[in-house]
Amino acid sequence: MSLSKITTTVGLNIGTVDVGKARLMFWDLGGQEELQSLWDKYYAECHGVIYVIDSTDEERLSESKEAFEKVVSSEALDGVPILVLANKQDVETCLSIPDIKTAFSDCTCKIGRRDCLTQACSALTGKGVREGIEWMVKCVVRNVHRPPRQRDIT
Ligand SMILES: Nc1nc2c(ncn2[C@@H]2O[C@H](COP(=O)(O)OP(=O)(O)OP(=O)(O)O)[C@@H](O)[C@H]2O)c(=O)[nH]1
Ligand SMILES: [Mg+2]
Repeated sequence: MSLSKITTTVGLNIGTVDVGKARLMFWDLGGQEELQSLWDKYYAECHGVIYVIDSTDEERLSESKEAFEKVVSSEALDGVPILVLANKQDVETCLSIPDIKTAFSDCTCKIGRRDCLTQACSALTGKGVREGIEWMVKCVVRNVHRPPRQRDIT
């Protein structure tokens, strides 16, 4: 799909992807500030969270950290693995993983016992995306706190 055809997410985009033996159903939620209050409607039903950061947007990094803090503080997500994708790493001037981890350091203690990985990626080139998703599949499949539906594992 051409990048220019992707518009900001307002409703909910749903996509299904098979990774090995697992069938993943993605619920793509909008990140705009006024849409963030809708995220928690999906927490009880999800088996993993993928939180995407725009690594080129230093201005919104603190807003992103505040939003992430709410995500990791939510009881409805207790024990649910979280993949943090530091996207747009193809842009030369982007924030690095250490930069992002420093900005998000307040949240570390709220991550608790759940699995959490910060992965550098580029949706444009695809670099890092597969590694992140494969990590998520492993975490979801072995998660005793919220086991996946067996019909999604073949
Ligand atoms: N250079 C670069 N641009 C990207 C990358 N990923 C997305 N973009 C661009 O960033 C802009 C926003 O992308 P979206 O996919 O709409 O971002 P989003 O996080 O879904 O935004 P919301 O739906 O509003 O939450 C678009 O112009 C994309 O082309 C990337 O990895 N590298
Ligand atoms: Mg979107």
